Amino acid sequence: MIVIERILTTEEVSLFRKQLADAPWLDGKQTAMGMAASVKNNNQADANDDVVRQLANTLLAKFGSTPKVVSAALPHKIFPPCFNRYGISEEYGFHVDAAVMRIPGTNEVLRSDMSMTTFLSEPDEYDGGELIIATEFGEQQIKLPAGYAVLYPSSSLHKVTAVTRGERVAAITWMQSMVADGSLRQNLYQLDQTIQKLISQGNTARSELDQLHNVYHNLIRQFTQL
Ligand SMILES: O=C(O)CCC(=O)C(=O)O
Ligand SMILES: [Fe+2]
Repeated sequence: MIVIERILTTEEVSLFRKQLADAPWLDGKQTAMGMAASVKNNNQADANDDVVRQLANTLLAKFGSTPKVVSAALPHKIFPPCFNRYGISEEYGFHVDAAVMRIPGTNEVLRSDMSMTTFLSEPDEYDGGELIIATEFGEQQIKLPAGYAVLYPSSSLHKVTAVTRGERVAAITWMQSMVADGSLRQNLYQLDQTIQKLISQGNTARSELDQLHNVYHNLIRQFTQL
């Protein structure tokens, strides 16, 4: 589970919220598959609307230009983000995300390795609406500032608790990683983050850094599935 401190600035969040407020919204059940539909009780911005599509594309571009997202997910394919909204007493019960999804408007399929929620409401705008992820260390509760995101394994059971005040708006997407194995992906992430930290600390052991960098890229070469 990885928190991305900032994907969107406060100004960008306001713009997204303004445009989403005027967008057409549909019943979220329409986009849930199988068992997930029976526990899904929220609204989803109409993905066929031009403005919504444009917002999704803007956010998609942000993912690709956020180093922490790239490092943590090593994305090969990214599902165009969907925008969801939970009003009072709306929730999304425990579910797993579908393992394979068709990318809308294409014949391409995507295997969901990582799921990602980008928060578009500030925590003080609503009560409830926590994202709960079941992990081997127990349930993790997540509620982040607007513009922040969390990446979590698509294989984990998760839910969004009922909103009891205000409304919770978020963007959600799924990524197929170049590295299917989650623990390998996690090790690669740790290696990359450590290299980046050494560089940012002004470490001058240039040839050792080059070696580490080389190892990192060779591991990617060895384990990448495209
Ligand atoms: O709104 C969220 O944070 C998560 C939504 C979700 O789990 C889903 O759409 O599959
Ligand atoms: Fe989900």
